[in-house]
Amino acid sequence: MEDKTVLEARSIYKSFKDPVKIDVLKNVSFSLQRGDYASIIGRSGSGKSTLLYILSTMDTDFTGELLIDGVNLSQKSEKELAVLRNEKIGFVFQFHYLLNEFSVLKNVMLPGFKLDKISEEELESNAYKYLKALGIEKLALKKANQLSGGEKQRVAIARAMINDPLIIMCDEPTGNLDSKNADIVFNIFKELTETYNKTLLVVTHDLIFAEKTGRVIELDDGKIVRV
Ligand SMILES: Nc1ncnc2c1ncn2[C@@H]1O[C@H](COP(=O)(O)OP(=O)(O)OP(=O)(O)O)[C@@H](O)[C@H]1O
Repeated sequence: MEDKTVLEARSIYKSFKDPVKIDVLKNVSFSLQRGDYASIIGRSGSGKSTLLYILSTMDTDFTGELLIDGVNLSQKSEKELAVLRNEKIGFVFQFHYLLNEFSVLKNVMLPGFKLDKISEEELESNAYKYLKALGIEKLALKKANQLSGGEKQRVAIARAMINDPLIIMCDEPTGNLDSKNADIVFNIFKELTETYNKTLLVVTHDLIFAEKTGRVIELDDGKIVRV
């Protein structure tokens, strides 16, 4: 398979100035290839969330360079970044942020409306494709607030897939899950890298989970100590 760099961080530094200046990220450089399954680990306060926020293009206040799919984001406007984010990156957050009053199907389809690239019928059929791949197509017409935590997590993963992103970023995928559901999520991500050639980047406290991913990026006090 073609070895293609989909994300590259070059010498990223980040400081917060309030109330006193602290240097949170120091010279962080690494790259991810297509199909990589990578996790970011590190002690509390080591800078994991700060880094994920930068890599997801949501925080642009840093020094260094970030390239997504070969495009350097340094000079991009907020509007250009928003388009790139929708096209290239899928997000799975710890608290899912599903819309409770909407059906599972609608929740999964929602990010697709933003891109406006395909018809609603096609979007719906893609949503069913991912719900099926995740083993939850039977839940399609249920409301999001009728689901268990593990089911919600899978809906959030299907939603992250809907725009066929290159990279899926995930904050604490197993934070609220028991070990059985954590295993299911681990295997789903593995399947996404292997079958769909997606790149998975996961921030986690769960060292057992992390050690099973193909690559571990360890932060200590804002510096990479292991890739
Ligand atoms: N908005 C902010 N203003 C000032 N300091 C901040 C801000 N956000 C984070 N920090 C500080 O930056 C450091 C890194 O925080 P970050 O949330 O990235 O760590 P983390 O590794 O994700 O921690 P955890 O595992 O506890 O979630 C911490 O010392 C934190 O207090």
